[in-house]
Amino acid sequence: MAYSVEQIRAAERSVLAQVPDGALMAKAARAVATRALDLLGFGYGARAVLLVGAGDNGGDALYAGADLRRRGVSVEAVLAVPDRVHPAALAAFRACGGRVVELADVSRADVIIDGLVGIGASGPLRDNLVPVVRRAAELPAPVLAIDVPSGVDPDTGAVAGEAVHAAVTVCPGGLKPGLLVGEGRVRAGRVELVDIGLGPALADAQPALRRLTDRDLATMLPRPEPGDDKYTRGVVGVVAGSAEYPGAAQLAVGSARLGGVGAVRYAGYAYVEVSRAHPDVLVSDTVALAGRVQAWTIGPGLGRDDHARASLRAVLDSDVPVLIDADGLNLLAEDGALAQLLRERSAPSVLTPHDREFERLFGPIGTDRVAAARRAADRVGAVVLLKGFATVIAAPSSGPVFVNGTGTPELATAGSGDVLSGLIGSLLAAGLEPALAAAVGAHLHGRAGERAAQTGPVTAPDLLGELPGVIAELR
Ligand SMILES: NC(=O)C1=CN([C@@H]2O[C@H](COP(=O)(O)OP(=O)(O)OC[C@H]3O[C@@H](n4cnc5c(N)ncnc54)[C@H](O)[C@@H]3O)[C@@H](O)[C@H]2O)[C@@H](O)CC1
Ligand SMILES: [K+]
Repeated sequence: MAYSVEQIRAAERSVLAQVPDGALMAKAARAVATRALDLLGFGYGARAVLLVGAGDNGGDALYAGADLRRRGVSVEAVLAVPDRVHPAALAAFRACGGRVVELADVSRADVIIDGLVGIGASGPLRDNLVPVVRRAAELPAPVLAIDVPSGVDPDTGAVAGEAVHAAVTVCPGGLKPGLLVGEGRVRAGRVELVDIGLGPALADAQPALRRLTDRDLATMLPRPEPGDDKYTRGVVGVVAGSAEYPGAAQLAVGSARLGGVGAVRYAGYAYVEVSRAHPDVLVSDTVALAGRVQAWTIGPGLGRDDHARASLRAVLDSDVPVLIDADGLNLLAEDGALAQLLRERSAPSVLTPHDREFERLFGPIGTDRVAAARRAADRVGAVVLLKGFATVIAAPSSGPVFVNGTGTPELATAGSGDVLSGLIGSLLAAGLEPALAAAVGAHLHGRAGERAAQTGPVTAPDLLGELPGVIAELR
């Protein structure tokens, strides 16, 4: 769960009113110091350098520095805004033997603690802090960021100028969306949440972002009950592939077989190839002849000819959930009548665009991927899954927004998206609520990619090979 800066501030206000002055900061600083010692692996003889900004983020750094001093670490502080420093924290730091140095005098560090700006940040990192961030990047030491890597927008993850690249981000109170999405996810490194007692104050807030865990999936993944037959488990229909791209059909059908349904129906031109690759799949060449399904996946490798258009019209006309990917999305972008059909559907729809497909349909994404996905979802009344290093899934009408936490850059490979769309279609047919089906599918897909990457470069068929193991492990 991640909470907006506004929500965190509100929670802090209500807790601050009930605890002694400085108690929250002391907890945050202690956690930072402990984590810094873990990174150092030793205390005596090690050197930590603090980058100290003008606000409480800098205060956290100075108190953490004082803590580290007490544990034998030599600590130097660079005051980035010398005339504005948390006074009590600076006094505590100095009292423990901490030294204030000029940026130019920093020559060695075993760990760098970034306390330049936290949730008080607004806009791109200001010019006065840029040299400090650049110098830190030149030093070979790992950076521990407090709350957010300075330069990353805490709410959106956008980086508009210079920003810290952290190995670890220690986040007191609650995760901020900017650590989980966009460039912020890359800059934050490993994110560690520290409990400073805000939990009860956040309990009633609707999280700005949700991220599923392996544990969540254990209870969500469909599994057959003793009384089930292949139809009661759900049947998914897949419309994918073409004479040019039969492989996309094989991949989407391949993953659709693994998402918890009892049967897969295929409708399209690649039925010979699909039947040969997956003998259990019921094949036909048109949607009309396919038979009853509980959800459709349409689009991968489909092409944009009249047959593709007619297929999309037919599934949009159905009263079951529909997942639309790839050429299905391109058809929506170029054919206003199909787009109109999508908006008028009463059954749920899920769109799974990558950036270019998204922009063709909805215009520029901008720097706030969550807001972009949310706007798009509202516009078409569908769940929108925006692919990326951290895939975002937004439900329409102020429903939940998920961000995916699994995966590897190796997943940027041909056919990877076909596997994802078949899988989510299958989860929809098995009865998962649409946004959840998309989030669960993305999570599984990412885990399959991680496993495949352990043994070398990843191809889409590898993902099909890994999915059963991933699902077995999570169930
Ligand atoms: N409020 C609380 O209860 C707690 C706050 N804590 C810490 O306090 C931080 C928030 O402290 P503050 O509200 O003082 O804010 P920050 O310390 O995050 O930043 C405020 C300062 O940064 C400057 N600033 C803003 N945007 C900037 C930009 N783009 N470039 C350069 N400088 C910029 C502001 O002028 C101001 O001087 C949290 O991130 C966390 O680290 C923790 O100690 C836990 C408890
Ligand atoms: K910071």
